[in-house]
Amino acid sequence: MDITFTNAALPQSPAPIWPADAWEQLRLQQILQQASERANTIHQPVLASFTHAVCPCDPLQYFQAFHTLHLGECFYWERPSEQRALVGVGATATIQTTGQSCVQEAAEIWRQLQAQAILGQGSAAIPDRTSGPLLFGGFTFDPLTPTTELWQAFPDGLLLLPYLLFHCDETCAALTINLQVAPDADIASLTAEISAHLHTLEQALARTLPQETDRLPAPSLQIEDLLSADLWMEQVAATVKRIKQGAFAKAVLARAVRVTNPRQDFDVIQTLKRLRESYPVAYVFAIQRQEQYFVGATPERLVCGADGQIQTMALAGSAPRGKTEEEDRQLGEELLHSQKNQGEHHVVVSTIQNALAALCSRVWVGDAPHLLKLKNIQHLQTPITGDMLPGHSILEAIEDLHPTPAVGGSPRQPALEAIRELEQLDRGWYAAPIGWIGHTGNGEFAVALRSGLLHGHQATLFAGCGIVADSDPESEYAESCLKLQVMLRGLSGEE
Ligand SMILES: C=C(O[C@H]1C=CC=C(C(=O)O)[C@@H]1O)C(=O)O
Repeated sequence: MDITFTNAALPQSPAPIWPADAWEQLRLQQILQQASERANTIHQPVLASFTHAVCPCDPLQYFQAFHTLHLGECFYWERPSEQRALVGVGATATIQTTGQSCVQEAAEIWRQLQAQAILGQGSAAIPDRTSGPLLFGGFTFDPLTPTTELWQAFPDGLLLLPYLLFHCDETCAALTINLQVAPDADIASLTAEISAHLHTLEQALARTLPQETDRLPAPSLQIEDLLSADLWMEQVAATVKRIKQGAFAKAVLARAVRVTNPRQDFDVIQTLKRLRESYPVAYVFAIQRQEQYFVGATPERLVCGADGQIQTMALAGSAPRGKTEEEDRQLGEELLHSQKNQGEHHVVVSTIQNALAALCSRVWVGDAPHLLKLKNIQHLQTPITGDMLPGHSILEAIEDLHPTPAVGGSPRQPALEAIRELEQLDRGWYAAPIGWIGHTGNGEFAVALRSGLLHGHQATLFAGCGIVADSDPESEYAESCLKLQVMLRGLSGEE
């Protein structure tokens, strides 16, 4: 199948990557020069960031090309339905934090990093929301759960300022170059180095054309439960019992499967391609750490902040898709009227509403949940927006919102304690915030659901279900299997 991303009217040819315009090249040198002068004054490196327009192009081509540059690890983020994407390589700065205040600490380091930065841009149109220095990364689900071998490479908090960032929206595309310029830096050799990297990138992009489509028959994957189905269902029953005893109202229990491809290593690019074709309304992402990739296609937005407005959602309550239109409509109606699912959903709405009250002057909540229909599953969804109070950023919103009861529980603390005790799982970055924040404070984070950690020919995939007083262990197990299908199909290509 062909790639669906990009406006068909836009050219698909490789872009001139080094600023084509001589004025823009001069402007870049000027930015580096200014950064060097400031570095001399304050006796420490200064961040220089320059954004210039490039030809729109499939972001996956950039992801593929970035891998060949040997400039460091890569990441990928795309919202196919909005034709927005971010693809980065290398780390000009790495913000790594640990423990319960990992989000707060990251926000403070980001503030310091930007304080002295010199920013510039070319004259042609660039995607305005994502221009300038921008961090991409994520956080762990629960800093109080000990990290196992599996998630060693993923710290509690990790935000990366890439060396090169390709970003695009529905109208244009750009490349941002981020550099730390040292005192007395040699600007001529810095410029020559950037030019050489961009020249190599241009050649690599040309080689990625045309996009190859994987036509191999789907491999039959070996799938093994980390905790047996029976044991997991026993944990669900134990959670229901505690809920009935009044310990908490809801807790989300997750499970994991280990998947092996007996034939070859998993192909991250093909996986992303399949995920974005099957889940165009999802956030499709991948972040590399050494040989591992955390990959997913999540339908859940945690928070989007743009110009003082904050947007989030409650997403909880699930049903399968029907095999016929009629069956699908009926399953949707049942979901909309199911007391169990409405209860599970309502807890999420009210918790988010309360969390936003401290950050926003006004909060709006959709009147009633509507159906979000995905390829093989449908959910109850309620949009929530607010006017953020001055001086707040989306990183603070993340701190307050995560984990919502769509992935944690309610009340939060007793539910998290039960999860730690019963689940017997290191969730790592699964069900945790992943996304980006720009230098103006705008940004977007999703909840990393429908995801897995890929390492060579092995992958560990995760899925969870909201447990309430009337949850049935077998139905919850079946629901978790539907959720796992997203990554299983993404990995195998099987329909
Ligand atoms: C925890 C997951 O889904 C959440 C989001 C939507 C619906 C959910 C549910 O109905 O249980 C979960 O709260 C997951 O996909 O692993």
